[in-house]
Amino acid sequence: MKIAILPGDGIGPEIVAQAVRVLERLRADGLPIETDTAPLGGAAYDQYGDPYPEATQKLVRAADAVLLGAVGGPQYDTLPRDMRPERGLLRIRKDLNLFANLRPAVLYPELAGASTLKPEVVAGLDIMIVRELTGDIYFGQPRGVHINAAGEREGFNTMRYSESEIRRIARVAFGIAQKRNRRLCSVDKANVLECTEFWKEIVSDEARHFPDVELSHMYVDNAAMQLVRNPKQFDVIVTGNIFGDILSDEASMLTGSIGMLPSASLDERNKGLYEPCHGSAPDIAGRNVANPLATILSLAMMMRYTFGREDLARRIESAVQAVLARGVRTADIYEPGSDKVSCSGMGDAVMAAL
Ligand SMILES: NC(=O)C1=CN([C@@H]2O[C@H](COP(=O)(O)OP(=O)(O)OC[C@H]3O[C@@H](n4cnc5c(N)ncnc54)[C@H](O)[C@@H]3O)[C@@H](O)[C@H]2O)C=CC1
Ligand SMILES: CC(C)CC(=O)C(=O)O
Ligand SMILES: [Mg+2]
Repeated sequence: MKIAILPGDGIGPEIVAQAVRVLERLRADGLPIETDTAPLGGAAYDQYGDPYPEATQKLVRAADAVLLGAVGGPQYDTLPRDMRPERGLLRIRKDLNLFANLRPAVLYPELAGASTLKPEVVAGLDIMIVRELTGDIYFGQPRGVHINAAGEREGFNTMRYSESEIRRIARVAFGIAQKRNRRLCSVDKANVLECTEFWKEIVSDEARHFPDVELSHMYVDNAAMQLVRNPKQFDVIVTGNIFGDILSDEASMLTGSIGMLPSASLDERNKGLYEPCHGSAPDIAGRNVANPLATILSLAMMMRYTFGREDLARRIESAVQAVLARGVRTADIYEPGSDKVSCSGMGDAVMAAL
C-alpha cells in the first residue's frame, strides 16, 4: 500500500497529522503501508516555485493512493493564476484522471443536534454526491479576462462537457446507486445552460443500461433548496464539477459541520486521492482547533475504494462513531455539555477508540 501524503496549506498539516497517526496504527497492526510526503499548493510554491512540482508529480504517480489535507491561503491570492495553490490541486486531479469525486453526506446520530436542520428532518441521513471532477467550467477553454468589442474588460469561463466525460461519470453514479437504494437524481441547469441540457440527455441515455435504477432530474437551484427542506428524498446525486462543489458544501452542514465530510476522487481503476471536502481554513489555521474527522474518514474511504478493505474502513468509521458517542467534540461540532477537544485531542480520542 503505497500512500503519498500531501499535507498542503493552512489547517492541512494539522488534520493530516491526525490521519497519519491512524495509518501508523494500521501499519503497527501489520498492514504493508509505505508512506512518503511531498508538498502541494502554497507549500510547494514556497519550496519549488510551482504548486504541483515534479517531485510531487513523481511521488503521486507511483503511489496507489494519495492523502491530501487542503490547499490555499490569502497570501497566494495575488500570484499569477498558474502559480496559485488551487491550480496545483486542479492539475493533480487532471494528471491522475480523478474524474469521479464521491462525497458522502452521512449524519452520525450523535451529531443530530449539531445539524442545521431539525433532528427529525436529518435522522438517518445518508446521501452520496457523485461530482464530476475533471471537466466543466473549472477546466473549460477559453477562459480569462480580455478587452471586449466595446473596449471594456470582461471576464469569462467556459462550461464544457464531452459526451464520453458525461457517460463515464454517469456509469459510476448508476453503479453506486445499484449498490445502494437504486435511486439516482441527476442535477443540472438544463432550462438555461446548453451544456447541462446535453448532460441531462446523456445521463438519460446511459439509464438504458441500468434499468433497475430509478433516474430523476432536478434543476440545481431547486436541488439546493430541497437539500435543506427534505434532504432524505435524495439517495445518490450525480452532477457536474461546479454544482457538485457547491451542493456538497451545503450538504455538509446537514451532518453537523464541513469538518465531517470526507471525499474520494477516483480514476477508472480506483486509484484515488482522498481529502476532506473543506478547504485550508486560514481563519483557524495554526491554532490546533480544526476538526480532523473528515480527513480521518477520507482515510476510511481510501481503505474501502482503493484497497478494497471494507473491514478497515469500518474499523476507522466505528472508532469515529465511538468517539462521538463519548461526547468528544472539536469546536465546530461542540454542543454545551460535550467534551471540547483540540484537533490533536480528537486524534488522541480516535487513537484510543481504534
Ligand atoms: N480541496 C481544497 O484544498 C480546497 C481549498 N480551498 C481553499 O481554501 C481556502 C479557504 O477557503 P474557504 O472558502 O474559507 O473554505 P474553507 O472550507 O477552508 O473554510 C470555510 C469555513 O469552514 C471552516 N472549516 C473548514 N474546515 C474545517 C475543519 N476541518 N474544522 C473546523 N472548521 C472548518 C473554516 O474555519 C471556515 O470558517 C481558499 O484558499 C480556498 O481556495 C477551498 C476549498 C477546497
Ligand atoms: C480547486 C478547489 C479549491 C475546488 C474545491 O472547492 C473543492 O474541490 O471542494
Ligand atoms: Mg469546494
